[in-house]
Order: sequence, then C-alpha cells, then structure tokens
Amino acid sequence: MAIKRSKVSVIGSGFTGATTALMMAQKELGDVVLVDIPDMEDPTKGKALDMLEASPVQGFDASIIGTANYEDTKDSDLVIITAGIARKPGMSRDDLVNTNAKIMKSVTKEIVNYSPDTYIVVLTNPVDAMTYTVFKESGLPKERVIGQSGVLDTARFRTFVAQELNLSVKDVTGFVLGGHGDDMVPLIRYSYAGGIPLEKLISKDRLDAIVERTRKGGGEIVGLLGNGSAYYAPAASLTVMAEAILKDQRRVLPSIAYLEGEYGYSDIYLGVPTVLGGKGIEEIIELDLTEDEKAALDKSADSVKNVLNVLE
Ligand SMILES: NC(=O)C1=CN([C@@H]2O[C@H](COP(=O)(O)OP(=O)(O)OC[C@H]3O[C@@H](n4cnc5c(N)ncnc54)[C@H](O)[C@@H]3O)[C@@H](O)[C@H]2O)C=CC1
Ligand SMILES: O=C([O-])CC(=O)C(=O)O
Repeated sequence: MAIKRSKVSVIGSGFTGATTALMMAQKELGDVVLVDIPDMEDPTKGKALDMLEASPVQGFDASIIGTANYEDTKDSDLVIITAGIARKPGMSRDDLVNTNAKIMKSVTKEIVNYSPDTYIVVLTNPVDAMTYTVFKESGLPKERVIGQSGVLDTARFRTFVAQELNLSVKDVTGFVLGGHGDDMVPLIRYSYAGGIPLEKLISKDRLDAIVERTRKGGGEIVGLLGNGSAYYAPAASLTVMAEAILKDQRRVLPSIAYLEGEYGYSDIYLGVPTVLGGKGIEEIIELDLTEDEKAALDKSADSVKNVLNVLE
C-alpha cells in the first residue's frame, strides 16, 4: 500500500481555525481540510486557496482545501474543533456555553460519521466543558478526545517570566493546571529558568503578579483586540499538540483530559500534565501538590463543574 500523508481537518475557519490550518501546513503536518458552515463556504475556500498560494513561496508541501461538506473530511487522522462563537470585552468564556455546546454536538456527529477512529482536539470555549461535550457525543475513547488550554496558558506564563528575567523563552519552563478560566493554577514550584527554580530568581510579589497576569491572559488580549479573542498563540498551541500526536512524539504537555480518579476528580475534563503521542493522551502525570495548590485546583475544578451543570 502506498504511504500517505496525514490528513487533518480544522472545523471553524475563523481566526483560530485559519491560523492553525496555515501553521500546520507550514510545518508539513499533513493535508489540511478547513470546514465552516455553508454561509461561509466561499470565504473558507478563499482562505484555503490563499494559504495554498503561500506554499511555493515558503516551500511547504501540503494540500489545503476549504469546504462546507463534511464528506471532504473523510478519514481524517486528526480533527481540530474551533467552531463557535468567541467572547467580546465584558464577557466570560462561560457565557458562550449553551451556544457553543449546540455547535459541538452538531459538528461532532459529522466528524465521527466520516472519521470514526479519529483523534479530536477541542479549542472552542468554555473549553473544559466543550471537550466533555465532544467526548460524550463522539463515543470515542477518552484518550482520543483532548482539549487545549495548558499549552497556551503555560506559553503566556513563560513569556511573562522571560520578559521579567530578560532571558530566552527557550530556557523558561512552567506548568499550568486546572480549568481554562481565571482561577487556573500556574504551578510555580514546578517552573524553572535554565533548571533553576523560579522562586530563587524572582521575588514573591513579582511572581504573584505574573501568575495573575497569566490567569487573565485571555482577557488581556480580548480587551486589546476589541472584537474577538487571541488566535496566534492558540493556533501555535494547537499545532504543537497536533504534531505530538501525528508524529508520536510522546511530549510532556498539559492537556485537558478526562479524569477518572486522577487528582481526586472523576467524570470531568480538566487541564493536567499529560504525555501526548500517537495514542493521544498516553499518560496522565500525577504530581504531588501542597495543600494550597490542591485547594487552588479544587476551586478551578469547581468552576468547571458549575459550567457542566448548566449544560442543557
Ligand atoms: N481554548 C483556548 O485556549 C482558546 C479558545 N478559543 C475559542 O475558540 C473559538 C473560536 O475562536 P475564533 O476562531 O477566534 O472565532 P471566530 O469567530 O473567528 O471563528 C469561529 C468560526 O466558527 C464558525 N462556525 C460557527 N458555527 C459552526 C458550525 N456549526 N460548523 C462549522 N463552523 C462553525 C464560524 O462561522 C466562524 O468562522 C471560540 O469559542 C474561542 O473562545 C480561542 C482562543 C483560545
Ligand atoms: O480569552 C478567550 O476568550 C480566548 C481564550 O480562551 C484565550 O485566549 O485564552
């Protein structure tokens, strides 16, 4: 049998979906199918063609098509869901829940109809609850339905730490646990610059300020953009997760995973450290938490549960 390129479908051709499609094609992760609603079919085709026309200039090989027909997604190795509405200034991510839950249900039906063994990575907010919705609707095993928040939240944290210390972002590592909301839990104790614990390099006051800015990082961009939310860093985060799965890299990345007792929670999707590889979420890494860290994680998990409770 001939060797085939991977196929990745991106549902939603808005800011995050289109940017992710381009980034994945630039990294030659596979052929890309960009999907939106019938009313958006022509602009979606236009975006895909425009991206394709960048390929000779940048020298990447990938087919990129735009469509409103799910048949074109048939046999996708991986599907990324970005469909839905984004928040505007003054809104919380949770305000999007009922509109986006309906969209999750309808797109998930279409996805698994054409790709019954695929992997799904969800971006749409409120992302912990939307990943749960997609999991339930899809019937896929839990390790194949994954949400994106921690890669982005950790990237924001690393950016602010690198700025504070005037060091390369490459040398700063961190971990953000919990739900993708204002009470997410950046774990300072597990964060380093060049292997040196951050607590030895940055004062407590400044670290507290960085944690607070990380928690409100999405809102900071929403406030600046005025009409939508972040998309470059979210797309970069989705691309790294897609790469880990498609290339079976076994990267240690935070993902929104279905928990069955890990960290003391069950029947919930929540951000935790995971090993991402060719089987999707291959492991959930359980870190020892101090009482304060566990209390903060409990608070964040409670916020996610409150959103799950309003799901219709
Ligand atoms: N988890 C995370 O870290 C992040 C989550 N987000 C979330 O991602 C979502 C998308 O954000 P943007 O791309 O900026 O929004 P956008 O408004 O630019 O794009 C959304 C696209 O979804 C399409 N869409 C709506 N219903 C659809 C359906 N039934 N089938 C297919 N497509 C459909 C719309 O036509 C639109 O093109 C939002 O919910 C946002 O809050 C955004 C950034 C980070
Ligand atoms: O803030 C938003 O609404 C979009 C998002 O999740 C983020 O940028 O973290």
